[in-house]
Amino acid sequence: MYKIQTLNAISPKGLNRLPADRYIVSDHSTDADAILLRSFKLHDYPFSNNLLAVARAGSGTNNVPIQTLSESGVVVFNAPGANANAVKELVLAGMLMGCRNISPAMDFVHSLQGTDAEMSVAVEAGKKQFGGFELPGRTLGVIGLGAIGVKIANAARSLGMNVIGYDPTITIERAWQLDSDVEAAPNLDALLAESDFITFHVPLIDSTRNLINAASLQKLKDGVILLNFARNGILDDSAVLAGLESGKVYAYVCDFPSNALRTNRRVITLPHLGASTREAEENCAIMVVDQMRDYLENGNICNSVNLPNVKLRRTGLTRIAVVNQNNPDMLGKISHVLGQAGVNIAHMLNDSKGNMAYTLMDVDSVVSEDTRVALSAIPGVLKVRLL
Ligand SMILES: NC(=O)c1ccc[n+]([C@@H]2O[C@H](COP(=O)([O-])OP(=O)(O)OC[C@H]3O[C@@H](n4cnc5c(N)ncnc54)[C@H](O)[C@@H]3O)[C@@H](O)[C@H]2O)c1
Ligand SMILES: O=C(O)[C@H](O)COP(=O)(O)O
Repeated sequence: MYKIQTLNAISPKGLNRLPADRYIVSDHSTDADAILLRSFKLHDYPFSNNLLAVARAGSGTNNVPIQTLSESGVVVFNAPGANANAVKELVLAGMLMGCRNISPAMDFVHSLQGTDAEMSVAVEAGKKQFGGFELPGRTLGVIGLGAIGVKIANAARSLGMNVIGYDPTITIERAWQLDSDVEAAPNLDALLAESDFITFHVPLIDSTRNLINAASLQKLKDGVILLNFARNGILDDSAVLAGLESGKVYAYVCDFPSNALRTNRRVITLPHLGASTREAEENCAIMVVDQMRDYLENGNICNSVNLPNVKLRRTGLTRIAVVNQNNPDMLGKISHVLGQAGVNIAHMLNDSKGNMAYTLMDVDSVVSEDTRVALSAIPGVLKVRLL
């Protein structure tokens, strides 16, 4: 039986894909083979030695200690694109809420008192405070053209906006999906200087921390609307608040509240709702559960953030799965141990990602526990499984 620990609520649409005769799913297992989670902060978590996989039912993995897990040969999965439409829809709503002043206008209506007739007079007198502007002809800057950024860029084009994007590491797949009228910004500063709205869709990593700070704020157009549905920390909140104060920033729409943000009337802040739709929760759960299960049962890897994609059709009597450091002669050492044990490799795939590598072999014979232990003892080998 495989033991799966859930650290957040995972959609039953995903969990139901784990057959009860092979999987025990619990939220308090101490020796889990795999962990399923959403935004649970895993950095100080006491991992068991049994742990083989961590599956993040979502996109961002900044809550997962990838380096530490890699050092123990644990594969980390995520669900690329599975919640992208949900985020796209909320960003579009955020743009409209920002440019039509919907949040302060609703507050104004909530504050009204008196009869309907009196209210009608107050509405007509008060509405001029909330006059806004329209989207067509305005320029949207999209920083990060991944699963979410591309969907937003294309949707904004269909709403009549000019769109410029910035992503120095855009993949070929995403570039193909992008509306051909989306302009590529030559650099970040050019995007900052030309955009009426700027939306951020990058992971939180060292190079994306404080992309908007006191200095870069000065490069923005006056009256810009900023949208952060990526992560807290990508914009420096104190710089944004100063920009709101000076009028440089017209509105800030953000999925990551703080005390300073939630009390500012020009900030619309939501409780990290980007991926919280039934559809996104189901898509993410199904994607990561299927990936995790194929890894546990067959050793195949798809959509891992720390190991390469490796998928081998099963043949042979035994499958050997080896997670190892990406060092010279690892394959030579692995084949040597198998040769000494009289094991013939029928099919093999090997690939690497950064300093991690993975080798999947189908062999013609039963492999002994002694041979598995001998493989595990090779310096640089992190995990060996017989499947
Ligand atoms: N609010 C939410 O609920 C919610 C939901 C999903 C994702 N997110 C966040 O949004 C982020 C993006 O999600 P995604 O699914 O589009 O991820 P993704 O991996 O598909 O896309 C990220 C893109 O950012 C680009 N990038 C990286 N560094 C960059 C930089 N310095 N400048 C410009 N581009 C850069 C990458 O090349 C990639 O194309 C996630 O990492 C997560 O933090 C939030
Ligand atoms: O990175 C993500 O996928 C989002 O931030 C969603 O997080 P959640 O699964 O906790 O809603």
